[in-house]
Amino acid sequence: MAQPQKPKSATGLASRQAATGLLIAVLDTRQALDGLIDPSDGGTAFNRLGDRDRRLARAIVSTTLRRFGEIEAALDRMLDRRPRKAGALIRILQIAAAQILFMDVADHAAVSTAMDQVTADPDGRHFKGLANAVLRRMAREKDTVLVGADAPRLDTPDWLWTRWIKSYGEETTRAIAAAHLVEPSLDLTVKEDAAGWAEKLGGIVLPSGTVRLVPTGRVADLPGYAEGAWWVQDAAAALPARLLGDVAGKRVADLCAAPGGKTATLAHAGASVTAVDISAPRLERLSANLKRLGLSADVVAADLLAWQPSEPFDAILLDAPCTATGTIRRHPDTAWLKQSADVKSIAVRQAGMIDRAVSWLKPGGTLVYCTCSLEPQEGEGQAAAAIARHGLTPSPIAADEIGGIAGVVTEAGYLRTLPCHLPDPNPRLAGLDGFFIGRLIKP
Ligand SMILES: C[S@@+](CC[C@H](N)C(=O)[O-])C[C@H]1O[C@@H](n2cnc3c(N)ncnc32)[C@H](O)[C@@H]1O
Repeated sequence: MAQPQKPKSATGLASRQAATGLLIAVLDTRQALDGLIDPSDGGTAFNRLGDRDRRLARAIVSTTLRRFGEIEAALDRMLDRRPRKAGALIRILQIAAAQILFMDVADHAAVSTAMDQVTADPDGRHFKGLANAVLRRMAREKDTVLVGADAPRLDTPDWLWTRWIKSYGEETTRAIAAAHLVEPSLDLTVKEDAAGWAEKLGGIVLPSGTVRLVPTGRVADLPGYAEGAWWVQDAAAALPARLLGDVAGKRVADLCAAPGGKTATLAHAGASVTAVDISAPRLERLSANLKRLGLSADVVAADLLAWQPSEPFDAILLDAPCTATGTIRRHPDTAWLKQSADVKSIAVRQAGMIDRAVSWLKPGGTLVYCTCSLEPQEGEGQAAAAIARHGLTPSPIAADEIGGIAGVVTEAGYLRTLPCHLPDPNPRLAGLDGFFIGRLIKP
């Protein structure tokens, strides 16, 4: 007797549709992935998915962006030329190729959901035969199509590659780009008992005290989340706040504070914190985070370039907006969203923010300036220019202030962390976000 046909997995299709929509929004309308998947926007196809499908859609789109250059190279091998007026065809093929080449997803699920999408696309459907041939060949040749390909180079946009070669040399550029190919760890800043939490969560304790684990499932389901024992923060992002030293009882400003990882560190250390950020939705997340952690701060929604505090501060942490090229491991869309010209324009804003921050410090007060950018113009360059403009004195950072993490203190006494730092035999437990951190004293 003929077996009844299995119904098509509608949920499987929905997650691929959402992933394709997200890819289009990132690459064609230049929107950041984080904003697109923010749960506060309940109306999106992504947010209408169930938990499991949301995780799958997110994994697919992240993998597509992380491996975009290789996916394009593989598609180029299978398409003589790219059809025009084909709707979302190419984006659908990219989403399917990511699953076939790089994910633990059954090839037939990737191919059939892609074909369903192509069929439903009013322009793409004219290319059904082509799509089917390309995807079947991709599945057949998946073990050979990228043999010998230079993955770190292919998956890095030209402008970043060129700038990194100039700033860091070829060997380090390759190491940075190779680190971007690996999904990053989940890093937690714990209030206390790092070893105990590492054991409970199946993680390790880094030299700087951060607990690191390979992420599985929902963060909010992990032990310790509900009771506010820890917060999520890359190990490098956990460093700037502690470089202000003993802040207990001091009046400290956390400028550009949301979603509040550094505010939490300062408040937990006993500072009286004023947390300023321009983004009301991001400040809502900051307030929710502080509430869960049982910590408090004076939260101010304001543009730093217009705001004025009522009295000066003992210490200021300025985590300035930047190109965020140090966080490509966590946000692979950044590599394709930002461009060279962004560095220059954002550097002008950063300098304006530094000027205001310096004017709000008491004499002898400490400014820690940081950015999660790999661009020296947003880091070392800003520190040098601020010293020249304001007569600040650098306060060199010592390796033992950061648990002795190797290779991150520069000759000038700044911190320059890179995605290829902090190696580990398990690549899923290796790496740091790329940060510049400088500590400067007001005369
Ligand atoms: C790198 S993020 C801050 C991350 C945060 N310090 C943390 O540790 O969670 C940069 C922040 O700068 C804020 N921002 C950008 N322009 C600003 C401005 N003109 N005034 C105040 N905040 C601004 C953004 O809303 C964003 O939250």
